[in-house]
Amino acid sequence: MAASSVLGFPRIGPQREVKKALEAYWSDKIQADELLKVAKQQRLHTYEIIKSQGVDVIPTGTFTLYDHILDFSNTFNIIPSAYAKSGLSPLDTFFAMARGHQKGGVDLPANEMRKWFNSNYHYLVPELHESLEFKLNNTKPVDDFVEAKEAGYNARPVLVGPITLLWLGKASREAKNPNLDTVSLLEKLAPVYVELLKKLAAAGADWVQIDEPVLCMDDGAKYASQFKSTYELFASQVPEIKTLLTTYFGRVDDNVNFVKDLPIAGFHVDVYSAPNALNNVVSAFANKDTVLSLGLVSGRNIWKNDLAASLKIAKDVVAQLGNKAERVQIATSSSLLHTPYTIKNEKKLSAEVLDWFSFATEKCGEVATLAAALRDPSTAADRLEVNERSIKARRDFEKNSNSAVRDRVAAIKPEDLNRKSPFAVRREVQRKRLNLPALPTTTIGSFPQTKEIRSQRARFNKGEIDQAQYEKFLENEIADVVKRQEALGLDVLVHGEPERNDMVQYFGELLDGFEFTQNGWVQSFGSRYVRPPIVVSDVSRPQPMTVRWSQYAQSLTKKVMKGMLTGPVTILNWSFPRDDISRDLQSKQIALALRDEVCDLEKAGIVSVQIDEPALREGLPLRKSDWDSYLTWAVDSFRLSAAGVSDEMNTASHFCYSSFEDCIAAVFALDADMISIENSKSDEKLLKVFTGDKKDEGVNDIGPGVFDIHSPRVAPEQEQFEKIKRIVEVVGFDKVWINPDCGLKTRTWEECTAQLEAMMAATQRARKELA
Ligand code: MET
Ligand SMILES: [Zn+2]
Repeated sequence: MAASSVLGFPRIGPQREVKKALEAYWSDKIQADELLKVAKQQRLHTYEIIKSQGVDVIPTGTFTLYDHILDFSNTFNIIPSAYAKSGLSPLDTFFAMARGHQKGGVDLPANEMRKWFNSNYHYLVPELHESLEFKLNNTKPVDDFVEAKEAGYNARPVLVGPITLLWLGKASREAKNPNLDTVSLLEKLAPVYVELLKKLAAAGADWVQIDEPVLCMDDGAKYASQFKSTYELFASQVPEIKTLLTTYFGRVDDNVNFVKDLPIAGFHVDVYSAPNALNNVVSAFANKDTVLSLGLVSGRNIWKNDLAASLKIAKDVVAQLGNKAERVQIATSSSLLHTPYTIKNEKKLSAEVLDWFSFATEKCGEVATLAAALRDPSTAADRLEVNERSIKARRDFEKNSNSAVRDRVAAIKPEDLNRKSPFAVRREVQRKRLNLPALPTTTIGSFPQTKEIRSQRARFNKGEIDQAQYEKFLENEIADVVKRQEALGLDVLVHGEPERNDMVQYFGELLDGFEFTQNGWVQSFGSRYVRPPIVVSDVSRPQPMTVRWSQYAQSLTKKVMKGMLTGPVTILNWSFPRDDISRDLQSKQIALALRDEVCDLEKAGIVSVQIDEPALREGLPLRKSDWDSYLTWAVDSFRLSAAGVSDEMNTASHFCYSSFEDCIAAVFALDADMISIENSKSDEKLLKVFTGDKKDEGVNDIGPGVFDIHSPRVAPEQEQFEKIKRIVEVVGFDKVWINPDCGLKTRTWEECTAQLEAMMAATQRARKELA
């Protein structure tokens, strides 16, 4: 009997209950017990939803108050000693690692965040060192399982696998070897997993889902022997529990050759991401009795599953396994954490459009339907028929393409991707025109999105104030932001982005070809959720989008006002893309729309523009062999958007959250006049790129971030000065700009003013001492 399962579910609540509770707790409006009560309600609600959709296997332990990787770090005692010794409660220690803590005499920065594989989710990087004592610091995975059991759900607990957990980590400051191979700590960690598995077994778990997505990376191959020893240890020490080993976001390829011999009871593959890789896995397991869990329903996109097509794949697999349907499970491709909660909360989309989509709740229904159809086709016939009609309606809609847009993309010439002169020439003209001091200071675009801004936007959206009133309000905000920046003494100013709810959604709303949800929130990190727009048809720009605001802001100051756009790759990567045409084509369509905007900004007298591409790196496929084709279209798209202007226009781009060491060549290849990159928490990893043989290679001007914007903590002048000093040593005085890691929208004015004052003071000193 084929069972259905879900690998994980959104943990934000259908109406963002968890965000509200977290933020209330952090601002001392509610106590810990109230926060934990909300968390419990949401966990139980999730199980109820999954079950009511007819899913057989329910996951526990995927709920988190911030990040599931941090949960496991916390459970296994991967806690840097400064946090462990802080005297804070366990809950506040957890939050201190997540977001820093600067209260009651405790001053701790947040741990580093990185992108979760090729998604827009951020995890907190485990901080590891040689003498770390792994032990069970808590039993959260067991507690969650028991809680579900007591509520009547016999669940399958989910653990992040030990190899992936260590692989995601980095050598902490406490490490003797800064290049510590973190997976080398496995021998010490694996026994603690055994202890945890024993507790889960004792609590009644018969299966456990262990996520090892590292198996979809090229690196996975390095760990064949570690996989063998670890999973043999689990099987021998805790034989009463069956392991479903899960992979997602890519293909296991040759790693299947050792995975197939592991003592596991089940193996999950992401069929949605890598449909062509499935056969290889099925053949490898054909003569075993391992259960194959087929990730047919996307955990990453929102399009309705083509159930007939999925069913065909599942049936083929069953046939290849000698008709043993019990050896197949139908599952989501990954956790559903990357999709919104339910389409039921969407009241504004037309019935036609809504019928194209499935969100997390509906996806549960899809896996259940597929499993039912596999067991007994007659029980699912109606549901399959309804699905077939929806799929057909969408395909019919897709046929209406915008031929003008398609023709323009087809007519792109190689020279459209190039600025008129090389950087050295541009730099001369720009430095004269922009008239900047050494170590020019700037910010990344956004300033605090205050309560007032959010409330005025909400009032405008509800029709309580009209367009003119709202625009007047925004103008006042911009004027205020300009004044504050002048007071701080910044060199290149920004307008502060008060008109933007979100850097992608804002542009999506102004472009043709996108649809929007009211409640389609997806967790980005912690309590920060985004509502990705959905690309549904060809993209074009009906009229200028930002010119009005940039022009107004420039009119208020003699300093340079930087225009602010989100780049094509980021708009696409932070949207739900269409699944009927390539991402390359979608990205070029967006790039052309942005190119027109950049040209319009220049015509309006703007002399500097920043085109943000923070999502460039996260779009990288998991396998290096696929990188080239992605980077080619991604870099070309950016260049297409930026290259329509004269040499005099200073173009900047911005990157954050990610390690860029391995694809810095692509960042340079964008040929932006200046790039700002998050740097303050990455332990000089970025700077290492510029030492040695790469020192003078490729980079135009660069602004490595000097303070962390995710934390309310004020990095003191001395600390920022040290950062600048290191940057200057490595990159050279002339190339460096000074800026924060990213935009300041999540900070309060008080916080970011203090942070920027320290940055300016550090810069003044650096100009004198480092020239
Ligand atoms: C995630 S990158 C953000 C860049 C944007 N311009 C901002 O300052 O908010
Ligand atoms: Zn950023």
